[in-house]
Amino acid sequence: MISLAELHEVARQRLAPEHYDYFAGGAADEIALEDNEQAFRRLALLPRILPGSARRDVAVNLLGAWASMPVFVSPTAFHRLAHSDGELATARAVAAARTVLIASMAATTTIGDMAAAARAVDPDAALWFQLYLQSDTEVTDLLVRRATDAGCTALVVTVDSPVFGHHERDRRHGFTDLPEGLAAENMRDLPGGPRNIEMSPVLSWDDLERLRASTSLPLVLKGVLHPEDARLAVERGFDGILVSNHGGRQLDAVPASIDALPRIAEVVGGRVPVLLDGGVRRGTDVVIALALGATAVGIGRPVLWGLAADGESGVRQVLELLRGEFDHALALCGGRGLADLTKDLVTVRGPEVGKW
Ligand SMILES: Cc1cc2nc3c(=O)[nH]c(=O)nc-3n(C[C@H](O)[C@H](O)[C@H](O)COP(=O)(O)O)c2cc1C
Ligand SMILES: CC(C)CC(=O)C(=O)O
Repeated sequence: MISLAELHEVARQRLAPEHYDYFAGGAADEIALEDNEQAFRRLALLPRILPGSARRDVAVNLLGAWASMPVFVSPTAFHRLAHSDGELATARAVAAARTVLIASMAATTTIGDMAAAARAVDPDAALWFQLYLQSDTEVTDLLVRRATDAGCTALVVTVDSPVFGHHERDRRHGFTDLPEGLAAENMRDLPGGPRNIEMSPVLSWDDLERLRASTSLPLVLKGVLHPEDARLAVERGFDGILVSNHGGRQLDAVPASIDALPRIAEVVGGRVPVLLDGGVRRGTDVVIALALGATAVGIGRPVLWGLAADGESGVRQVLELLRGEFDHALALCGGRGLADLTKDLVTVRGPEVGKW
């Protein structure tokens, strides 16, 4: 495979149409979904020349975890729909690539089993846990305890989902339930029996404060698009922001993640890491996002495509393709390290380029 797009095509052929569409789809007219990728194509890079060094250092510290490159894996649900090895394959591949895996609360494998699979590859594998706050605080607390016991070193609280997004592809297929034998394994053995994942508009900053007080793990807020929310998050002492529109799966009228990034990076002003996901498909996308102020970027669907195409090996290919492309793009930009990626390198494509 020579590009992520090729792995996507193989995955499309392998997957049952209803499962492919669950993974690929977005909300409503899928405007945000498409814009996530298109927005990168509207931007251009103005490379610097004569770097004077053949060494390029691309490792980055993410809340105490060393990642070998500024690309991590964003949380996506139900990996066993993509491949029978599911999240175990993903965990091994991400550990082998020495980067951070954000495990989805809606995984079809428990967080404990994912952690064991990752640690068997690399005892220092970095695993974070994504959480939808549940209105029953006992449930949330138990999930946090399981993630902590599994050795997760940060919690990523998804805050862009007060209600479920409307996915018309799923409705068309009548795809509402996981096939027999697959389940959201983290939701078993909870008070009141197995639970569905709840999304709740009742949640407020107070609930986040409560979580803050109940754990010593760093907390990242995922799904921030409004600069004012980023400011509030930093002022209230949260440890990181993940700029995301949920891969275009929640509110369809939102901007592309990369277009929302600059204002948020400005408000945050380097006080906490600003992460981004949505539409990252090429090494040049990673360069653009870092230049516009991201500390690192996440990939969602490409991991699912790698998994569906070739299990653990497919996920490794995705990560190694992006690593290679990023390093190459950094070299072509005259960069020696991540600090060289500054916002003067980015401009808009087209006649406006001269006006910046
Ligand atoms: C099939 C699928 C399932 C997802 N499940 C979750 C989830 O369980 N929790 C969450 O916070 N985000 C979830 N997301 C959103 C991703 O974390 C991420 O924001 C998005 O996929 C990034 O965009 P990309 O797919 O263009 O890389 C999911 C996305 C997809 C495509
Ligand atoms: C189980 C779902 C809530 C996972 C999700 O966030 C998504 O499909 O976008």
